[in-house]
Amino acid sequence: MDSRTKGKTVMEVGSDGVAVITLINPPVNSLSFDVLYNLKSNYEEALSRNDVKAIVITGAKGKFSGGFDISGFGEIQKGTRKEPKVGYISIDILTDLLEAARKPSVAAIDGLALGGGLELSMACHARISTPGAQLGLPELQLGVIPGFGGTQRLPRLVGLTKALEMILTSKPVRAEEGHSLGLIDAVVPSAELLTTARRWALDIVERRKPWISSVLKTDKLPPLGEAREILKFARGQTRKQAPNMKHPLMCLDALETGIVSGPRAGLEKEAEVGSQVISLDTTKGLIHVFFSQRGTVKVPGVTDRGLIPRKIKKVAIIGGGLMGSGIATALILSNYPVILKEVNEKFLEAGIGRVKANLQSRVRKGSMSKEKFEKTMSLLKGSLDYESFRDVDMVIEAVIENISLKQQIFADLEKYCPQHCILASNTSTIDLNKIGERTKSQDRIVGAHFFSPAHVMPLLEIVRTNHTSAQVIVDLLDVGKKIKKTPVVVGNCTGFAVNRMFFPYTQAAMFLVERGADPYLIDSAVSKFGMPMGPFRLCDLVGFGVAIATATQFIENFPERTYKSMIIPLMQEDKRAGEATRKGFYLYDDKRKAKPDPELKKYIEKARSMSGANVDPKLVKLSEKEIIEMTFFPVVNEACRVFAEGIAVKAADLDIAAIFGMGFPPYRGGIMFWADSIGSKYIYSRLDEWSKTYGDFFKPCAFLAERGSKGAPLSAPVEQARSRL
Ligand SMILES: CCCCCCCCCCC/C=C/C(=O)SCCNC(=O)CCNC(=O)[C@H](O)C(C)(C)COP(=O)(O)OP(=O)(O)OC[C@H]1O[C@@H](n2cnc3c(N)ncnc32)[C@H](O)[C@@H]1OP(=O)(O)O
Repeated sequence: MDSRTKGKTVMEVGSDGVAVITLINPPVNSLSFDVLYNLKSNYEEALSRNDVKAIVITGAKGKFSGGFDISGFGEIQKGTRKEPKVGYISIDILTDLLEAARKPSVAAIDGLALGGGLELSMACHARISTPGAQLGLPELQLGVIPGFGGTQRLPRLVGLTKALEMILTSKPVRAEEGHSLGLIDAVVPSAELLTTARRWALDIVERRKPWISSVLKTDKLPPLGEAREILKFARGQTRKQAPNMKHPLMCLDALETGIVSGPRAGLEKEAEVGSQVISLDTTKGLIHVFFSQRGTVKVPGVTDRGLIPRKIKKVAIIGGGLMGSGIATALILSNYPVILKEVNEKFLEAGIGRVKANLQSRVRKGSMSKEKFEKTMSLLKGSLDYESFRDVDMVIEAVIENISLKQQIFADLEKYCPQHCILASNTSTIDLNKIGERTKSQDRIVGAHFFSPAHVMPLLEIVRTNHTSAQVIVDLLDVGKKIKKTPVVVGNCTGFAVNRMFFPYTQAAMFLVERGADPYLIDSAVSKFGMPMGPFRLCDLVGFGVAIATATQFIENFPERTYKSMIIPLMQEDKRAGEATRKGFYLYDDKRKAKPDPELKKYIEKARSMSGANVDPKLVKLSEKEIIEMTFFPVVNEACRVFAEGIAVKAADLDIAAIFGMGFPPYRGGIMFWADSIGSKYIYSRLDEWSKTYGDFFKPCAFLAERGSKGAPLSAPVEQARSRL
């Protein structure tokens, strides 16, 4: 392939009169501009040649297409690529050239047909697929819409309700389901794919198979009145579930236009809104997240050294509490044999019981069969000593946050585990150098920080010290991939990346409340901003025991910028420890539904008098925008410190850590991306002003001050950062 072009298509014309056009753009045959323009010229040639009767489109190396080349959106957003005429791809090429052609086309789908890939196949006159192929329109997840005709053709092929489900959830279906839905005409083994597709294409020419233009089909569409009701319901749901995003509603507009005014009007509307959504801020954020998420596994100096991950055949976990049992669940779900160690029979039984309950909940929900449950549970063995650790390849310690206990465990592990065994700790805050102080195995000590519940939450913070070997990081990245986690590799310090960013967020909330802001209004503003819940509801969920233990670490290590509020310790003294005790910042009923508690005032007033804070009339009347700024700009400030210190090597890693570890809304692109969308100058000036009024908690760090004074982007690489990695 020419190195200046991004992908191509090749066409071969067989003696049977079928032209096979192959999409070639590794690794997923995405539809770059080069691929699309090549496809067009191949098509024009095929249509003009007398020796071509029909056309088959397929993808190279077992993948049809992963859709439009997502980096193309970035080029359009940055202005480095001019967008073609509105509707050029979907109307001019796919509809008027391909679908309306005098020669039929058949899509031969192997592996996957996603987004623009599936849309291209739907413009063909039939689709043949291999078993298990993934078929979907995941565009909304990227902030764009199925703009290559998908809003028009999918409802006509599978019906309006199923099309809405597939488009709004972005979830793909397998080929077998696609077949029963009418999206796929035949499912055949891989070896028969091309021959079947060629024959099918010729059968269409000979009228032995129907010549169907999906865009003209009407048999699967409901009557107009019913369609309008279905769309009205979908709009209501969308507004509720994605209140801060416009593109799903714009997508529904395109769907509705097609149903009400016909497919041509629908395609035109789709082209119009498709081109508009590209410049939405939410789209920019989501596309940034797509590439940043895939970028976390690219660690300079580690993953560029040609190291091959070693095979991890068996894992041991120490501690069967909430974290340990969650980690064990995640591992056995991905077929890793696991030994769970506890200190006595009672704790061991409880730990195994937790793993069982995690899996049983899947059986109850129907996502796991009873046989699979038994098979998965059989991978878990309990142990009360270290004898069975002699052949494990990795240990993950997940006991309580007690330094001397962890030091003892690591010293024991060194004695019992084989020399190559990775020694990981699930600590969320403690310095790993301290944990490994009593060993000579520093090069294989690493942090594997999971988030609770570990079998559900997607983030894995991989913490490396100055001594951790690159091989160990590569191994853990591989385990992370196998257990379907998004890993972020960070440096060693108190709180690592996620908890360091988290801490100022809850602290800022306590600070505001002590000065008169309403905690329930803060929670409401933060939820509207897009966080899954506000800081007070979150403290209740995590529990005050954990909140106090974490705060203690931060007060010890970063005293100059820790705000010491007594609200939580005062409530804890009164045996209100959050949701688990049914009382915290909120009161909880039997169904764990939270409602505000008028008694909370009492604790706030007492904490206020202890800290000597006064009610500040300005802070009592904060607008929602001010609440967001005062709670999240301190987070940006800490993220800047983490970045400047080299704890994170890329700003984009902090974006992913914030999204998957804190629940920061993905459509805002992550903490640093969001900060840059506001501007470093403004953030710096606000923090600087608050620090003068309210103290050092808000004081901008040197990195933010430097970039803010110039208005420079916070996410630009740190030259010669004082790397601690
Ligand atoms: C002409 C346009 C201008 C006019 C505007 C018109 C209006 C807009 C109309 C748009 C209509 C069509 C839109 C689309 O098709 S958007 C794309 C839809 N597709 C997807 O969302 C799929 C995304 N990809 C995935 O889900 C997975 O990558 C996949 C399941 C395909 C494979 O997963 P796997 O785990 O095996 O691998 P990775 O995810 O790590 O990916 C491997 C590498 O491939 C890169 N990749 C994947 N998909 C794309 C893509 N569509 N475009 C570009 N690059 C893609 C991914 O980044 C990885 O790269 P690296 O190895 O470098 O990290």
